[in-house]
Amino acid sequence: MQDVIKVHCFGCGSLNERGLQIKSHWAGPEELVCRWQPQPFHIGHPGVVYGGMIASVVDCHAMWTAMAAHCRDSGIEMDGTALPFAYVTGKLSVSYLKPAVIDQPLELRARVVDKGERRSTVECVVLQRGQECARAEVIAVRVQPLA
Ligand SMILES: CCCCC/C=C\C/C=C\C/C=C\C/C=C\CCCC(=O)SCCNC(=O)CCNC(=O)[C@H](O)C(C)(C)COP(=O)(O)OP(=O)(O)OC[C@H]1O[C@@H](n2cnc3c(N)ncnc32)[C@H](O)[C@@H]1OP(=O)(O)O
Repeated sequence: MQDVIKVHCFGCGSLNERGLQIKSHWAGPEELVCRWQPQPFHIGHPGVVYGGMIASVVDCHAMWTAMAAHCRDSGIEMDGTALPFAYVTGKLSVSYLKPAVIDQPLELRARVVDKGERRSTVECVVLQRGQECARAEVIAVRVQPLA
């Protein structure tokens, strides 16, 4: 989706050449997946992914999950034309369950589990080699399109 809707965000913006450039895709009727390979310098401790990086990737993937689900629910095409809204992070809560190693990709699986008028609650699990290394609850709030 981030190749179609281009933003400047450090985590997901295809317009940010120094950013993480994460990509999110539908993987089933409710779930979006993101696969991301940490770089050797994304460490907290040698060999272990810095938790803040995991939080950053989760943050963006959760926003795109909220955005994609809202587009689906509202019949809005994500075809590259400007969206009539944006989602921003209201709250991000991450539980780190196991260390993630630096030389293996992370797989994030997220879905909207509750939706208010403007708020979407997104749950996201972070897997590495099929094992859950983190899980998160993220609150995304729909706002006016950002300039
Ligand atoms: C305005 C932010 C500017 C920064 C934007 C930066 C990047 C975004 C760029 C492009 C977007 C494109 C793609 C998206 C992908 C990634 C985006 C990256 C994510 C970010 O990096 S983004 C930066 C960090 N983020 C902020 O910079 C937010 C600062 N903050 C505020 O701008 C306000 O605080 C706001 C708008 C959050 C709420 O303000 P408000 O007045 O509109 O809200 P209001 O009270 O009306 O609540 C409405 C409903 O949200 C619930 N709600 C509100 N706040 C909550 C909270 N904190 N916790 C739990 N629930 C909350 C209520 O309970 C109610 O829920 P319900 O709908 O169920 O009634």
